[in-house]
Amino acid sequence: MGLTFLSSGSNAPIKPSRPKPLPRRPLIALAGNPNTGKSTLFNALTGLRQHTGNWPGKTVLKATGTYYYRDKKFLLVDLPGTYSLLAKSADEEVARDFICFGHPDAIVVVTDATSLERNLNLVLQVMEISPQVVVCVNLMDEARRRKMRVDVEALSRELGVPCIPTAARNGVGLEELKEAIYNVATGKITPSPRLVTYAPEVEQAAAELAAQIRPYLPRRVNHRWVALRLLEGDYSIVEAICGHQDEESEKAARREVAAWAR
Ligand SMILES: Nc1nc2c(ncn2[C@@H]2O[C@H](COP(=O)(O)OP(=O)(O)OP(=O)(O)O)[C@@H](O)[C@H]2O)c(=O)[nH]1
Ligand SMILES: [Mg+2]
Repeated sequence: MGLTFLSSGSNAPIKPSRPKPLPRRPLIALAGNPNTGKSTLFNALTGLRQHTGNWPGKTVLKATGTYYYRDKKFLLVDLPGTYSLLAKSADEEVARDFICFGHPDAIVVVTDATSLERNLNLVLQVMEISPQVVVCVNLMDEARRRKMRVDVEALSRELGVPCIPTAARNGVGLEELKEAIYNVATGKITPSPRLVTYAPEVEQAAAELAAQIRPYLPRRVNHRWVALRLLEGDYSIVEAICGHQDEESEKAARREVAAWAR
């Protein structure tokens, strides 16, 4: 299926907006392809104070930790490294469920600057679920070493979400990344992700299905994204929704992360 980009918002993709009150402990998810430096970034942000634990009902381990920025304590969840969120493996399912039902205040997608094209697949998938995205373009030192130039500002404009260059192993770019996370989590800036558009008949079917399933979905779950998964024949999403029918699962996730991070 041929894919084209469609701007979902105005000409100015990332808009300044009135800050909303931050939750007591903002919840931040770290997603990304395997080997992009997520754990390195996680350790750099949290100062190695990481914990691992079983997510409720899951067997896959996730790292959780905290960091302070502007006198605020942020909860950080390191999701399993995945190439997609299509729930074809346990890791993908864990990452998908957290992004879809955990309602993090910001999702940082950690990418490898030396193979952006492959990494952007996951970025586009995450942006289909939530606009609260910051792209961390990591391994910039390696890209530079290979004489590759990444125009991060252009990438930001094209994607409609903040993109921050980092070299996590050397601690480069972390302050800028924390500021971008803060801005997205507080609503100080509102990302306006460019969404993939599908063939007109798929778009129409997705719109019709989304309208039909809307009354049965939890309030904050993205209807279009669920409709697209159903059209694709991914019925694992139905099971996932049944397990997350109320906001209790989000509260439980926050409670659990907070307990680990104490
Ligand atoms: N040159 C360079 N290497 C980095 C950087 N960040 C991480 N690495 C290295 O990249 C490798 C993978 O880093 P990890 O932090 O384990 O990557 P990950 O995303 O957690 O990998 P998975 O857990 O497999 O998903 C390690 O050898 C890191 O030292 C960076 O900014 N620059
Ligand atoms: Mg790791």
